[in-house]
Amino acid sequence: MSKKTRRLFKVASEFNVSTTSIVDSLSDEGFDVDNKPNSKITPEMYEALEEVYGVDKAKSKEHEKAKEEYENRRNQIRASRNQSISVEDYLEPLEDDDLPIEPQEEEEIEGIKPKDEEPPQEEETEEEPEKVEASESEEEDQAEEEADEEEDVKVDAEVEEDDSEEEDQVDEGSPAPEASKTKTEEVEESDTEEEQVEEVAESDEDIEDEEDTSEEEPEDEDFDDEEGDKEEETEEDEEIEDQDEDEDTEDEEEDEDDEEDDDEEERGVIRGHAGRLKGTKVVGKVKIDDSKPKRRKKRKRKKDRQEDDDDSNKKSGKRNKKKSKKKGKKKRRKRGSRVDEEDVEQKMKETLRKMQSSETVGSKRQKRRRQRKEEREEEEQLQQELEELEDQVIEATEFITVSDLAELMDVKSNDVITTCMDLGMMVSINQRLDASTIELVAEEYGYEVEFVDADDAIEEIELEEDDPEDLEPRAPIITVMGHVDHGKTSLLDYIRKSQVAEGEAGGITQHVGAYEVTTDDGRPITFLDTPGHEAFTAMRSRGAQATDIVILVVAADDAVMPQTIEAINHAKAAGVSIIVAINKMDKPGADPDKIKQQLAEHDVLVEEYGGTNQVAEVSAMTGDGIPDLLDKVLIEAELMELKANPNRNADGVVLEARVDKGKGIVSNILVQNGTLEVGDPFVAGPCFGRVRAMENEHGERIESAGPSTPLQLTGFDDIPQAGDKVVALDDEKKAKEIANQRQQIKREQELRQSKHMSLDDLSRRLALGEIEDLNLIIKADVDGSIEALSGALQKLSNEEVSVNVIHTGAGAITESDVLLASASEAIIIGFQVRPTSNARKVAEEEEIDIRLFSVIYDAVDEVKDAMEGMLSPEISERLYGNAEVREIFKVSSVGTIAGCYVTDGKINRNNPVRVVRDGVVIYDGEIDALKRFKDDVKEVKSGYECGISIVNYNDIKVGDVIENYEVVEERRSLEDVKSDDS
Ligand SMILES: Nc1nc2c(ncn2[C@@H]2O[C@H](COP(=O)(O)OP(=O)(O)OP(=O)(O)O)[C@@H](O)[C@H]2O)c(=O)[nH]1
Repeated sequence: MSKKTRRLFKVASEFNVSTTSIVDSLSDEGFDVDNKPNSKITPEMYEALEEVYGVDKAKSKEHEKAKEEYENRRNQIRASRNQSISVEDYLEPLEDDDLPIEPQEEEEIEGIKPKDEEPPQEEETEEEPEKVEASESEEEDQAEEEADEEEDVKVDAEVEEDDSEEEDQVDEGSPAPEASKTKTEEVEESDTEEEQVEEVAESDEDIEDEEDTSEEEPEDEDFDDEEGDKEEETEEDEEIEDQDEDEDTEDEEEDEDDEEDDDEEERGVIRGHAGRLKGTKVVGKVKIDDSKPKRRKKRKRKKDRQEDDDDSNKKSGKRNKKKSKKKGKKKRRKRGSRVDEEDVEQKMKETLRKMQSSETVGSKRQKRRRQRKEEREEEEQLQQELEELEDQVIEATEFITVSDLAELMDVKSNDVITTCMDLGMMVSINQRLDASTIELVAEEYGYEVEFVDADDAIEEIELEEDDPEDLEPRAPIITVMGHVDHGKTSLLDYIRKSQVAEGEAGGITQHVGAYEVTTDDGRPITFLDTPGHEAFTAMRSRGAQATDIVILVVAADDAVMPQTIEAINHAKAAGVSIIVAINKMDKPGADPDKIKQQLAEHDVLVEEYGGTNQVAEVSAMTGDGIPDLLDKVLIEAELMELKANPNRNADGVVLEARVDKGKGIVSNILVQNGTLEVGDPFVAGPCFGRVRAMENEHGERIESAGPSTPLQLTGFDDIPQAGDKVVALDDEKKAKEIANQRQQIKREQELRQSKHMSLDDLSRRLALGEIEDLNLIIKADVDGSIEALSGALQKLSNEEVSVNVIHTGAGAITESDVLLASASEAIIIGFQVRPTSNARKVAEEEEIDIRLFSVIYDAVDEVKDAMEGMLSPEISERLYGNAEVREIFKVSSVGTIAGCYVTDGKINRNNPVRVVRDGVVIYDGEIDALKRFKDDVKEVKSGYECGISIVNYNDIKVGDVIENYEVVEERRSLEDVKSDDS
């Protein structure tokens, strides 16, 4: 027995002292034990304790003996079953044996009215050790109990065991038996209506049954009863064993639960241990009042409830986490007939609610009304939340002014200015903000920003839908596309020559970007005369769609080629119909079927293949099949029901623009809808204009131009770009205003937009949703750095943007690195390397962002910040100047002096320097002396010679570059600003 490891609480009960005393005593004896009920007490510790608490143990033994006696007597009484069981009958004499609590428990278990007199204080204090003892006896005297012939002993054993189990959870040293009692009482109260712990109910029933039997049944039924009890006995036997097992297996769980128990100790919560108390005592408990306000709180709207929850969560912090963990464990415990506090609380609330509702008797209707009101409120709340959510998105164009943004968010401009200041930006009311800043500021006000194109925003206002009745058929607009040398130009030429009426003065005399032809039966077709996909895609990239039908030219003696496929894809992307012209049919090797088949592979299905694409076999050389082709174009146009309203303000698209010496800015435009008239004010992209003169392709002046008419227009204030939408307006002032707005945005964009990707521009582009990939080229001094850097950088990939390292290499950043960056929209990251002078030049021309770092973390941080839309880093390096080493002087007392020539910037004595050899940084240090001739100087400008010596570094060689840099404080990052504020 002494070899056994025991639990602290059991040992405490054995020695009849508190766990704290045990722990203290053990500590005095040199044992370190946590004051947790389930802490393990080793045999050595136990021995030490025996020394200290020998006397108490003896006393405890006495208790045990007395308890045994008590149990025997009680069992005897039960066994007799002749008389009704009155606890008082056998309770009285036992009081002398210091065993008051058991009878009290039993009394309450049986539901008998509570004792009037309070048990003497003395007895209260004895209660705990007594019950803990029970658990001890249960464990140690198990065999004895089992051997007991009196069947009812088992019943009692079970009761005792239950007690002891509850005791498991109680700290012996707990100073508040009353409090714990209260808790249990609450438990009981809440459980009156439902299950609570099944076993409790069972044992209650047992006892009640017994009572009933004894009351109702005559004495001669004894035998039957005994039999029944025997059955019970076996059942209960099993139960006892089960529970023992449970307890053992639960030991581990209990270990885990130690933490919870401690937690509860901290909070002063003591789990009920006073047995299954029941009845009237509880109802009047003050606790009920305590929980009333809680209920009311629960009635609050959902949101408030959540807030409350959140609040309480915040308040209880860690503890709550533990608590939630506990839930699961508690449930497991319930199997061992344990009271689950969560359930208890739940039940308690339910009971209270019922009590409350019964208090407001006859108020069912009221209740329903209240319920409905609640529902209504909840619905309204939901609706409101939804509306709020919708309101939270603002539509804005990039580069709107501070005041515009303020207006959009319905706040004062000054507030936006203050917010910007808080974010580390000084702005004025009319300052335009870029996408990332707009997002940042809007976020501060809880808004999400959806960026809309500046043109879109305006055009939406301008172009109203036409009434279908006003629409009239218009000429189809055709673009000819196809692979190189398949005959696009030849086809266009042939059509132009053959179809332009001979009689028309001089035929086509000037290039207007498109021309109108008329078929033999007099129907017009407009051809855009810039063949190839370039013009087409340029237009498309500007959002303009000038083409209705694409004539896809494929040479019959060739095959479907890459550009053919590209043309197909473009046409499809634009949603434009494709008519196939199989050209060069006059050639001997012409194989139209092969072409059709190949086209089918690319989803251009001609009618023979069950598709809808029309096909014409033609020869641009002989003209064969061309009328058929035009016919098919017209059929297609009819199918497309191409219509326009000539009786409205015109809109169209700029095909080309140039500056003409005599006429000024001239632009070829295609009217797509409405009629353009001389004198009309218009907007074309960011340009404003008034139609001064219009000419058709024959060089004739025209006063007006209807839908599908190509023309040359003069009257622009600036050169528009191909693809710009031309919109005529009634109001010149308005036209000017719109153009002005667009110009400002354009200027802003030009100013801020680097030609290629840059880190500074990254967040802006991200905000606009323009990019998904951040391509990086990494150059470093050694391979190790490359690996470390590319690994760290690639890890920065997130849902919005993926970081791709497209090229790495050791050594200086070269021109080819820059060209690669230019071609692939990449940023160059240099770690301890420098660009060659050529690379630097190309990078400047191409506006390639080269970032140089000396610390890997800096590189990672900077890219990360850029991705997260942070402002520039707080501190950064700035190149101050470079000096080339041209001569070396060894001076015995000084060391190596580098005779240098300052190639760019300045060399300042106080700035740090780096020695760069072949584009790789080989040393980072400080200037020891900077001299012009024999004099010490502070600074040497570009174009001058000087002598530089570096602190502790003599390995300078001719050809090295001494890089002078300064550390500057830049704008601070948002994070810094925030953390400073808080
Ligand atoms: N035999 C024959 N030769 C043709 C025919 N169509 C075009 N060619 C010839 O093919 C060559 C290319 O014709 P282009 O019209 O320049 O072809 P393209 O597709 O416009 O070529 P790019 O402008 O370079 O894209 C020229 O030498 C034409 O004479 C045709 O129907 N039959």
